[in-house]
Amino acid sequence: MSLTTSARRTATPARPTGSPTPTAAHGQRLDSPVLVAKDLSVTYKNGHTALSDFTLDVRPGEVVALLGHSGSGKSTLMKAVTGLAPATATQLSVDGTDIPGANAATLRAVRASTGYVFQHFNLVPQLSALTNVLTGGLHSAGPLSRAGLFSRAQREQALALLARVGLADKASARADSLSGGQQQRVAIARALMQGPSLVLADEPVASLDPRLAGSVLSLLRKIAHEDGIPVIVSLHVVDLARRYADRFVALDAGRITHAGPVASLTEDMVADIYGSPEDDDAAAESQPNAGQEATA
Ligand SMILES: Nc1ncnc2c1ncn2[C@@H]1O[C@H](COP(=O)(O)OP(=O)(O)OP(=O)(O)O)[C@@H](O)[C@H]1O
Repeated sequence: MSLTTSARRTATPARPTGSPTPTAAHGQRLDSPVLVAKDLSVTYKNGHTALSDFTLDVRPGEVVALLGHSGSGKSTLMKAVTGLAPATATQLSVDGTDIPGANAATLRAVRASTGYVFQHFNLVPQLSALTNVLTGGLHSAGPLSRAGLFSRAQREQALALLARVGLADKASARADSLSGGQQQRVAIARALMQGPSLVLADEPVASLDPRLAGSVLSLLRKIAHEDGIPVIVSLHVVDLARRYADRFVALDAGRITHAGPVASLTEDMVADIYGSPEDDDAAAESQPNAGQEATA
């Protein structure tokens, strides 16, 4: 199975729970999962188990929000998916490619077909928005492109992506001259330039004010729903998960504690996931260093 095209080939907008599964003329399910994680565990070299028995399928068109305290294992999941954390699993596959035991070339291909969006954007500050987007296509580029001479087709694609994220007029602006929200949009365009089968967004709005956070998450949701590229996004703000995700998975100490459609996320669950304000007060009183990450 192609690593770069299958998600768009099978693109279907997120369906309401319970609606029938579409099938292609030849009988293949159109919404077979892009990510399959079954009994996934990650134990780091120091012996710390950051993820335990994690099971999740993510299908084309879905936005899945990861919730949980700092240190609950959200980033570890994203690393495991691309072979960057030591994983064991009954099954862990991306777009049909098994991750555990994959050789270096296979992992490179999986990473090249996975779009990343980070909290701090990770753009090259002195390069233009356009060049930053073009770097997203470097893995599939020929030798000329790697030397910095991008083809006309690549430039047109990158410009079209900048237009899609609302930044057509900023193509030649230096990345470090853009606002945080604009930089995150460039980062999303760069991820799309990869032709991803999956987008992993690790706290993509943690550095943005609420209005910009909404516009970035709305863009990610559009990409999932319109292009069928599934998005896994870690968030610390439950209301944003409710507004922009289809499903949520809550982690505590590497284990799933709650999961389901965002409409099923109750206040009791939120209190269970993050604790109530009273819990915070009690913790602050009993632990002078409360708020620092537990070393487990
Ligand atoms: N390379 C590593 N070696 C050992 N332990 C690690 C490593 N990376 C992460 N951990 C530990 O694994 C646990 C989960 O970390 P992870 O970064 O996945 O949490 P997180 O939910 O993404 O947190 P945050 O919301 O702060 O980003 C933490 O206790 C962390 O200290």
